[in-house]
Amino acid sequence: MKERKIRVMGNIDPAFVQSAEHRPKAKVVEPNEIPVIDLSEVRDELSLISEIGKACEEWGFFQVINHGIPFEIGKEVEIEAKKFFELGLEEKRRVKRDEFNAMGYHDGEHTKNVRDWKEVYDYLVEDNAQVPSSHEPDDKNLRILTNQWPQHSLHFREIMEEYAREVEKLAYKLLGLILLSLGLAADKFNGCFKNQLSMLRLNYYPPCPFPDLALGVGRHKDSSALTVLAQDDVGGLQVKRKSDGEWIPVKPTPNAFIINVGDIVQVWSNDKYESVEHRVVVNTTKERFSVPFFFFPAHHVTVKPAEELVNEQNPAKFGGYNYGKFFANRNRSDFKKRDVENIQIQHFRILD
Ligand SMILES: O=C(O)CCC(=O)C(=O)O
Ligand SMILES: [Fe+2]
Repeated sequence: MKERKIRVMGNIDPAFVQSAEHRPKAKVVEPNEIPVIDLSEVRDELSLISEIGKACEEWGFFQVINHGIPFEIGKEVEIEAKKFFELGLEEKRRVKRDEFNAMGYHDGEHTKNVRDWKEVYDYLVEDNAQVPSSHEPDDKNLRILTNQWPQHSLHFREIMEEYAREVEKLAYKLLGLILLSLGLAADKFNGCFKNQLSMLRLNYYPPCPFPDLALGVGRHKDSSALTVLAQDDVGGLQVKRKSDGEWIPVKPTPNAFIINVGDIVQVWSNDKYESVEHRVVVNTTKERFSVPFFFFPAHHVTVKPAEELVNEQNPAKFGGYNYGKFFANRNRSDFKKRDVENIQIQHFRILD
């Protein structure tokens, strides 16, 4: 009743409203089908690699358990994230992101030009990373991205940096296993992550009076090599099932991480593993927290299919692209609605 009244009053900011085809449906109660993979040290490596390969091919998403990251660290990150988002807007805006420094707090992000129902705080794994000054192909200038730490608590920075180191280790391990499953050397692309642009994002989704009109994050694919996501027990993440395009919820699993193939692994694998669309639905009563780690290479890296996977029968499906320019191009749409679609790896696809 209350919700209806608000809607009649029409006070949802139209910037949040998804077009009818992208609004979440009320139903969706599906069993949890996303594979859960046990990373225990004692496992037989060949069976682990084949399980990971299968999950990447069929879903582009899987969860991992027994991953070696202590539960307490994740819990502390959640507590500190909560404290941060509870601060007053004025305090949070002291570490505000803008078009020049993409690190820090932001409450107006757009995905596919519709505003997301969320607040975020972003920080780099390696502080002071170089990125191109602009997306313009001929502009060779670089600039530096710098972390902005809030001043309300010293522990915030300590725990976020500790967590970043732990998740980075897990990301290297998972990338190695994914590459082995493609028949490539586990460390083939490790050099791409020297001076990496990897970042962590604290996502806060407040309760939303219009969960049928808005999304926490609109449908998108991650531009990372892979993403390692921690979520709390509320739920809301949905994955587009490859077999039929249905939106499938990822059920929160205690002390698990959700892993998804990003655009870069799609290109490296020459389309064998696809970067799958996902989105976040919100609800009227519960706030939700999640923390993705986006495993991004250095700005100078050219992303192109692995030469071992390309031959006459299976020609390269993508031309190479410069990761830094891609990053700069994507950041342009974070702050305002643009008239054109964001840059996608599809723009580098070689058409046959
Ligand atoms: O909050 C989530 O579960 C996922 C967020 C996400 O997909 C993203 O930030 O790229
Ligand atoms: Fe995502």
